[in-house]
Amino acid sequence: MSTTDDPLSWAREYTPVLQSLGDEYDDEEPLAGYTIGLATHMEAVSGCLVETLARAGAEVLFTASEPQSTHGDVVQYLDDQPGITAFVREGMSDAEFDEAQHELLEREPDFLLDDGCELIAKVHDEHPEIAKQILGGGEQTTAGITRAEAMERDGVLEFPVYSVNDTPMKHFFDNVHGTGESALVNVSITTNTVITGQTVVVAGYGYCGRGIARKARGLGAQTVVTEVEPRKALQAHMDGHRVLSMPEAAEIGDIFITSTGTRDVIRREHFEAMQDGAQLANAGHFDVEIDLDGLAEYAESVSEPREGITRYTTPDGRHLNLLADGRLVNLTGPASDGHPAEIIDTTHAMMFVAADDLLTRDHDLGPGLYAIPDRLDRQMAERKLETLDIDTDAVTEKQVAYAEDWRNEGSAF
Ligand SMILES: NC(=O)c1ccc[n+]([C@@H]2O[C@H](COP(=O)([O-])OP(=O)(O)OC[C@H]3O[C@@H](n4cnc5c(N)ncnc54)[C@H](O)[C@@H]3O)[C@@H](O)[C@H]2O)c1
Repeated sequence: MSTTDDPLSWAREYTPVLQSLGDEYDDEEPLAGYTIGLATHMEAVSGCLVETLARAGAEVLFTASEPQSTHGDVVQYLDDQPGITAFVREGMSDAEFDEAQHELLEREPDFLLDDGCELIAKVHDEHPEIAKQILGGGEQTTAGITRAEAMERDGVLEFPVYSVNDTPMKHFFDNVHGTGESALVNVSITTNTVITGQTVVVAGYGYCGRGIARKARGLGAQTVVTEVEPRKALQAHMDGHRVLSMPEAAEIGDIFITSTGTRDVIRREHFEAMQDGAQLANAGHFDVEIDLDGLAEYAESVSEPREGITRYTTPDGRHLNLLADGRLVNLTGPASDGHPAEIIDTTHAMMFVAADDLLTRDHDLGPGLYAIPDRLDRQMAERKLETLDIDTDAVTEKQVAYAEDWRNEGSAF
């Protein structure tokens, strides 16, 4: 058996939408002359986005959006390609991660593609003169949109930002199916224990939580959902999950997975109620959803029984097992590769579309957070269906007339 020197080769096969964009754009190179700064989880599929942007003519500067999710072989490979520069390496400390993002920004990119609003927030906060020169940005995750919305409310945004996360082509697939599958797979691999038969508590029933809960049930788990939003709680109930408050869920859960986008969802009073052996994992963007300081203060001792698991022994001798340091379990666990490639293919295709549309079409958009035009999202869906060889029906003329006939003149009744 031989492995390849090209760490993107497998991912390319499973990213047909990105490959089709590269094939279409590499003659004309419409992004030539633009420098794009990108922060994301640096693994092979993200590498395909970097490569596609470069094929379209852009100079690409890339860094990480999470210090622990970087794959060194991918970084090295990309950094060796013309027009691509890495500002990241595997195993960086939090301080080095921060420094690398500043170094990238100091190269004065024209456009920022972001994950968690890392670069966009930093350039406004600490490099305001550079922010004024930037032409636009795109943000791919829920947590980053929350931050960008706060910046817009404060009136500090200096350029237009496309909300990639809010496109159906992103959150219908990436958040639901990508996070759903990869979070559970990584909990299982990290612990080498079963999901089936366990009580899985999912905190947050948004796009990610809904995917996680649904797939956990598919694997045979008893699913419990906690929420703060009454309609989401009702939706979880109607979808067949048991809805409990976290104090109630804490007493019965075997596996806890947070995906709320907020902080301290699981905290001291919950740790106090948990069963011996409980597993705690986070799938939300930042490592704040489980109160890690509270857990460390509460615990009597800490050990590492297995790679990727920190065991906190409580004063009454229970073991609470924290996975992947409370960071994104699907991206920073010991065997983690993030979302399946076919899923990130469409997320990254929408990132590419954000850069291409804002940089090359005449928009005249002022600073602010904007939706990507629906027709571009639809085009990407059509492109994806083509790669899957799936046909859809066409709307007939009669159906168009029927939809427009508000007087019902042509109807049968
Ligand atoms: N792991 C990944 O690869 C991945 C992928 C996509 C998004 N994310 C991240 O996952 C998080 C959730 O994303 P989403 O798209 O599902 O967001 P969402 O806004 O659709 O859902 C979040 C849900 O959490 C609920 N919530 C908020 N506070 C809560 C609390 N204290 N207790 C229980 N529920 C609470 C909200 O009511 C909402 O329904 C974000 O941080 C996002 O950036 C991670």
